[in-house]
Amino acid sequence: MAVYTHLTAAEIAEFLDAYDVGDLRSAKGIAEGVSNSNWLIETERAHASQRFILTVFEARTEADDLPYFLSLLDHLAAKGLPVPRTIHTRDGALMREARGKPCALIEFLPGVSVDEPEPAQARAVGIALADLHLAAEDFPQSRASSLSLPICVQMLRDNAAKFDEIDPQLDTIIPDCGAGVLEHWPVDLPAGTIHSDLFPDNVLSVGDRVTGLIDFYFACSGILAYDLAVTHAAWSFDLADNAFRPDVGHALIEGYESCRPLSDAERGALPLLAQGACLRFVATRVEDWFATPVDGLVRRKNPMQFAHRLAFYRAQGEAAFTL
Ligand SMILES: Nc1ncnc2c1ncn2[C@@H]1O[C@H](COP(=O)(O)OP(=O)(O)O)[C@@H](O)[C@H]1O
Ligand SMILES: N[C@@H](CCOP(=O)(O)O)C(=O)O
Repeated sequence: MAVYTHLTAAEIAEFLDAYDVGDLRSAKGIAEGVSNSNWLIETERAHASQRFILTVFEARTEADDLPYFLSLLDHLAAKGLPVPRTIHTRDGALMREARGKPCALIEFLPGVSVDEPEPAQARAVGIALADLHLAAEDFPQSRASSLSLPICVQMLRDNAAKFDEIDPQLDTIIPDCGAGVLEHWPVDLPAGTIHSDLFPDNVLSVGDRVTGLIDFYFACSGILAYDLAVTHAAWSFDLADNAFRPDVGHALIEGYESCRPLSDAERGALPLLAQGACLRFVATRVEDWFATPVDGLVRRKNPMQFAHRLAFYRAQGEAAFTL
């Protein structure tokens, strides 16, 4: 998340007029994340203050997909998962426009995102991910991923000529832009509704307790073990030096399996699924590297962080998933 669309206080107040949330008291842009523009909103009603998140959906979030995302949030919230409910307007609408872009007002959840997760926190996230998969089993809608592996391989091919502008090692790590992973991609593993971006900055915690799962704007229909591989690749490496944390990775998987045991086929596919997950994040970070506007309140994310993680999974294979 970031702030690309700089709404004025008057525009935010006008936007909130359609909601029964009181009067605007403050609005602060949130720098974390890179996909959408987000604001921390505080309102006042009957001398009581409330906080919300106002999201302005930017280019990477398909406007036509918003009913899917927001309905999924409502489905999971109704099942008791710690996800933000969508605030509906007085007329019952899930979204409104501001500055010509689709926007939503969502529930503010307590908790902080951890930068250096410990095993106990990773285990709790594994449990939360399994709960999400199980709670979404009866979610009636489906959505194809807009960042499937074939799409990401093509994104990398489209930018391959500029890899050296990022890091000379990038071409060495992915000389085929991921074609080899795509060639062996599994097709018959259990599938369902997945988050597909459950990074530490998309999980809110109070101590070891997960208090918020957010940023469902890459959610789609997909391989359940792929979602676990995404989360493993995002959580199991130190922020400072990208060093692998086997204790954290093991706790994540153990937490997940305590609620939803993996089949032998799913467990055996994790090394390849993790490479595919890393390719997806290298692809979008490479594209963002060359596309991030200079006036956005945003911190570009380094593609090499996941290029090196991809090389790790390729070298380690199943050893990356055994303690
Ligand atoms: N519902 C929420 N409750 C509390 N904080 C939130 C909520 N949604 C987003 N945030 C804050 O905004 C940050 C980025 O939000 P995120 O949805 O990840 O943005 P993006 O879509 O750009 O990735 C989070 O790390 C968190 O600090
Ligand atoms: N989490 C991914 C994709 C960007 O996600 P966002 O939540 O920051 O929009 C990454 O880190 O590349």
